[in-house]
Amino acid sequence: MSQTDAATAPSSGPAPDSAVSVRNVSKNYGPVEALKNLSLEFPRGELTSLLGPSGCGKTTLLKIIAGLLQPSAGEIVIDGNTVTAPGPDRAFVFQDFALLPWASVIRNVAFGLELRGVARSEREAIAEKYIANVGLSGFENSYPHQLSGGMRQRVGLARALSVDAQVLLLDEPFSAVDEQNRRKFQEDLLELVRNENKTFIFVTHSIEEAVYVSDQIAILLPRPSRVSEIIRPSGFRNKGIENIRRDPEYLDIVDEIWASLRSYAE
Ligand SMILES: Nc1ncnc2c1ncn2[C@@H]1O[C@H](COP(=O)(O)OP(=O)(O)OP(=O)(O)O)[C@@H](O)[C@H]1O
Repeated sequence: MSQTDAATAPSSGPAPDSAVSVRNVSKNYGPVEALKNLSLEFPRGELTSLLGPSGCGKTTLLKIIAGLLQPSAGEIVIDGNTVTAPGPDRAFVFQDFALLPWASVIRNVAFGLELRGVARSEREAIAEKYIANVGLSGFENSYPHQLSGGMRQRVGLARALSVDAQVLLLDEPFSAVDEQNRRKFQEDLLELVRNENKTFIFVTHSIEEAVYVSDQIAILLPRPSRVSEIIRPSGFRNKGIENIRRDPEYLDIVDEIWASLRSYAE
């Protein structure tokens, strides 16, 4: 399997191209040890997926990076600063999109900017741009209940993009949409990673999805979780998105990850 030691946390200081460093992080919920001494580097401008058995602590790690949860031990370092709380450098796309049901699409997308005190005309111009980028032009004045699950998901993504955070945290953002939309989003996500130069941290249950969208995949062990391996799919990245799913390297990596994870399947 194509592993690289460079992607695991060094004992002193982050790798030069690392946007987020997870250093020796443990998290206990009372007697439950969710994460144990977990270290991981997230390269800047790349998409890293967290993949592992159900309940291994993927969402816990994402929330600790977001500053929504405190680690029991260890630290998260972003650009030299230890994370202590949520901050404007990170935006979270929740599993259920967390949209405001009473607000229009444009207000939902602009909401993060509204909270930051950005003037209405400016925030609506920014929101318009990202609404267009995620393919929702024409739906600015619709309300969440008027949209399909896939469209609501795009609103959540546009909101996260519009605050211009350097780190985007996505917790299974495609889990609530049908297979066709899911594939379209995966293609769109690859485009966004290429065009936005942000660091994406992506939780998924799908091996195929992780291999399709990721520059780096961190396989987590069952609870108490640590990183068992780092995989960097690379050979098929520039062969065109329509060719990835039948590329031999893609298929081999999917098989190899399944071989690693199958013993944990329920
Ligand atoms: N607030 C909490 N209190 C107690 N235990 C919790 C809490 N949140 C999570 N846990 C436990 O911590 C472990 C890790 O949970 P987490 O949701 O981070 O895993 P996950 O890998 O994201 O799970 P899944 O793949 O099923 O979404 C699980 O055993 C879970 O039951």
